[in-house]
Amino acid sequence: MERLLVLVRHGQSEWNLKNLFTGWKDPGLTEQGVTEAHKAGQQLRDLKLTFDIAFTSVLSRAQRTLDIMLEELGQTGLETLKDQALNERDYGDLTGMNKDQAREEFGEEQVHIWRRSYDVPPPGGESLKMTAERVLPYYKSEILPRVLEGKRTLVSAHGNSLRSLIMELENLSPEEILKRELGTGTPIVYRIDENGGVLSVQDLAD
Ligand SMILES: O=C(O)[C@@H](CO)OP(=O)(O)O
Repeated sequence: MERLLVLVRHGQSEWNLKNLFTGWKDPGLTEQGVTEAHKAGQQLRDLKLTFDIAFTSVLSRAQRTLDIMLEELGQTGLETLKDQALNERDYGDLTGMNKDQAREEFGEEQVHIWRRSYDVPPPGGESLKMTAERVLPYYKSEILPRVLEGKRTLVSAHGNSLRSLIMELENLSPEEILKRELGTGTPIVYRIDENGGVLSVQDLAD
């Protein structure tokens, strides 16, 4: 039985372009983001992949990316579960702040710690560890059971919600996941074994 799980980070958003901390804010995709979403869908189509179910967050950049990919796949209207458990990590007080300005105000090192440490949350926000503590229970209760029963599954979500999931899937240490940057609109294709372990991973970044 095929057990397929594809993860995609949303295409470039208006706030990615403006270099702002985004978190739970809900900017739309840029034109480039729309193009990236079409390309992601085309890449999946070229691999002849189709899906039985999709998951996304409650944020429009991930939902729109999913809709565009489904259009490319000829699968609009696919059963889709939307849940805030898959939202981007909450950036707390940094939300809406320019990342370069934050570096000037708080220093390069502090901003790097807030962005890429495993368990230091930004003020009022979530660390990657806290993000994992909501993403992984949702993955285990809603997503993985479907994958294990053979439903080909597409997940459209966010840089940090997906990093917390990839850390678990690929068994990465906090140090390893911190170095892992996910490109916007880049599908990662996993084949999963009967116990939920990863048989193979294919990153479609070019
Ligand atoms: O701003 C954000 O919400 C995220 C993802 O774009 O940024 P970072 O790469 O700093 O975690």
